Amino acid sequence: MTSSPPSPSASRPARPGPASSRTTPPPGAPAPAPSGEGAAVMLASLAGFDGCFGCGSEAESGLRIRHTGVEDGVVTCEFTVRREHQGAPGLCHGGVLATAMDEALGGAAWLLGNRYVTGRLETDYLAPVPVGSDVHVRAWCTGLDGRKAYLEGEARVGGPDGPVAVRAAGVFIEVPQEHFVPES
Ligand SMILES: CCCCCCCCCCCCCCCC(=O)SCCNC(=O)CCNC(=O)[C@H](O)C(C)(C)COP(=O)(O)OP(=O)(O)OC[C@H]1O[C@@H](n2cnc3c(N)ncnc32)[C@H](O)[C@@H]1OP(=O)(O)O
Repeated sequence: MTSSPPSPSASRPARPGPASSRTTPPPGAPAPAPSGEGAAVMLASLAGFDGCFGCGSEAESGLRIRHTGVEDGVVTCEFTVRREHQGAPGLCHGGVLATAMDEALGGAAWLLGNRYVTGRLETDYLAPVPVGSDVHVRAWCTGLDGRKAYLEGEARVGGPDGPVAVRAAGVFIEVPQEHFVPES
């Protein structure tokens, strides 16, 4: 794990994010980059668990989000909006999109190499997302302060360079393995 933030690049926009004062890290907080190393450690710890509502292959009613990689400190994932994800007719439900942002920000936190749960999640909805759309989500860490990891992300429609439909910012809290309940 590095202790300096990943440098801005085409895949990590250098724009003001969606964060409020409650999802902005304190000044000087380091922003380590989620890494392939962190991914390996965390994927090993999750081996055999496929029940996640966001990304689990065994979660029948879940979003089936596909994690697609980690590059330049940014984690990426995608999913396809199905009919059962509708809110208003023909359009993806905002809660479904919030779930996708939670999954992406959570993934970016876990790939720092520790276990995290969502403490706070803020979402800005910028454009409607039609049923049938492929939604591409990216997330990155903006700061680490003790057990708190600050994350931001965005969802684009139709491709990684499509229009931004959702922006999110959140605070995730590090927890021990004992926080979780064995599957029943
Ligand atoms: C190739 C790619 C592979 C990818 C590979 C993917 C890997 C895999 C991905 C998994 C992705 C999962 C993504 C879904 C993630 C969920 O959906 S998690 C489920 C939803 N969240 C929850 O259930 C959390 C419920 N809340 C709790 O359990 C407890 O309140 C918490 C959050 C553990 C905190 O309780 P606590 O441990 O007693 O801690 P506490 O002392 O109260 O607070 C610790 C610090 O956090 C702060 N804090 C606590 N709550 C909050 C809050 N709500 N807001 C802000 N700060 C807070 C406190 O102020 C305190 O700060 P400091 O005083 O240290 O400065």
